[in-house]
Amino acid sequence: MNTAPAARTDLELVRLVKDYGNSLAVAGIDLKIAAGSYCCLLGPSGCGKTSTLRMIAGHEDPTDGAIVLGGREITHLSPAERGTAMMFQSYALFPHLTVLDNVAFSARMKGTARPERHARAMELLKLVHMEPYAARLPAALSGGQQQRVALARALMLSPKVLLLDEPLSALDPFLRVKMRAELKRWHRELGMSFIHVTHSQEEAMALADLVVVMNQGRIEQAGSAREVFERPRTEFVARFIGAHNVIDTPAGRIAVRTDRLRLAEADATGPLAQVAAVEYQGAQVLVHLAAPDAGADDAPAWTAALPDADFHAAPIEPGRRVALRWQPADAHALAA
Ligand SMILES: Nc1ncnc2c1ncn2[C@@H]1O[C@H](COP(=O)(O)OP(=O)(O)OP(=O)(O)O)[C@@H](O)[C@H]1O
Repeated sequence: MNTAPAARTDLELVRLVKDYGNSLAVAGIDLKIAAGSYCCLLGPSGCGKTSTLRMIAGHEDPTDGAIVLGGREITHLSPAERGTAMMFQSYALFPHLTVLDNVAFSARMKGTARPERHARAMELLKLVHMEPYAARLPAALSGGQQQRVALARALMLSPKVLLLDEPLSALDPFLRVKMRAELKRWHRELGMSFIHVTHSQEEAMALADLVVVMNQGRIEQAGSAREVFERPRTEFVARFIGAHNVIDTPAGRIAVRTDRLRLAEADATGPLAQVAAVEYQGAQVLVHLAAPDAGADDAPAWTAALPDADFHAAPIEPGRRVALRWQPADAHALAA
């Protein structure tokens, strides 16, 4: 019986910094990603998520800090030596090589004999349901099929961590949702960690066990999708995740989910607002609210997403003054 402890392949970033000289892309981040996690690095353009991924992949040299995979420091190892593999966008397939040769490419570079590398490449094509297309050129495949080949090619390196840089951004919305389900299935079947960079909060919520929200080279919050959505730590997270109101109260700044905000007759208690617009959305009605002192051109400050039945029982017209209400448990204090 094999009693050796299972090799842990947790990935750890320790005070990781990337300074390009004119911009501090990653400002010293600490992060631990447990083996087998699906982690999404989420944030707006320029927040440092791609630089972080590229440092993990070994395509960018960190200015400072360390990267540790399964207890082994890999900070300065070459991409092929570190136990990670990057799944590039589908358009990075070699156009002149067949699907099979694309997948087998890294093994060919390593000097693996042809029958062996083709057998392994076929196995991986089977995994991604692309075996029947082995002899085709990439140009004769759909976007989703190319994406599957790109995945098989990355897996040829038997990585412990698979890195994905905006893998769904080139796909149309329908295919994007379909591929999202496939990514989730592959992750389950392969059991390795996936680290996926995205600027879409919807994508991160749908996929990740660990959502890491980045802003200006720092981590604003790292936690499960539910934790991040239900208890945003900062104003930045509340606004970036969306579906939250940021409200100033005498006790400080708080976040309240749009579906937890309720409207009452304007009176002396609670913040006041003016209904700016009403948007019917079927199951719910969005009531956009302006601060009472807002100018005509200011964007609405808050939104209440009311269940349709509640709204229709007591419809509210634009221009009406209302008071904002919420349950104490629905108010989340935001860190400054
Ligand atoms: N090679 C480089 N040289 C100089 N500055 C860079 C380089 N790569 C990125 N930067 C800068 O570092 C910052 C972070 O960039 P990075 O690509 O990591 O962000 P990102 O969150 O992935 O953005 P995006 O979603 O737009 O790719 C940006 O200000 C960017 O301009």
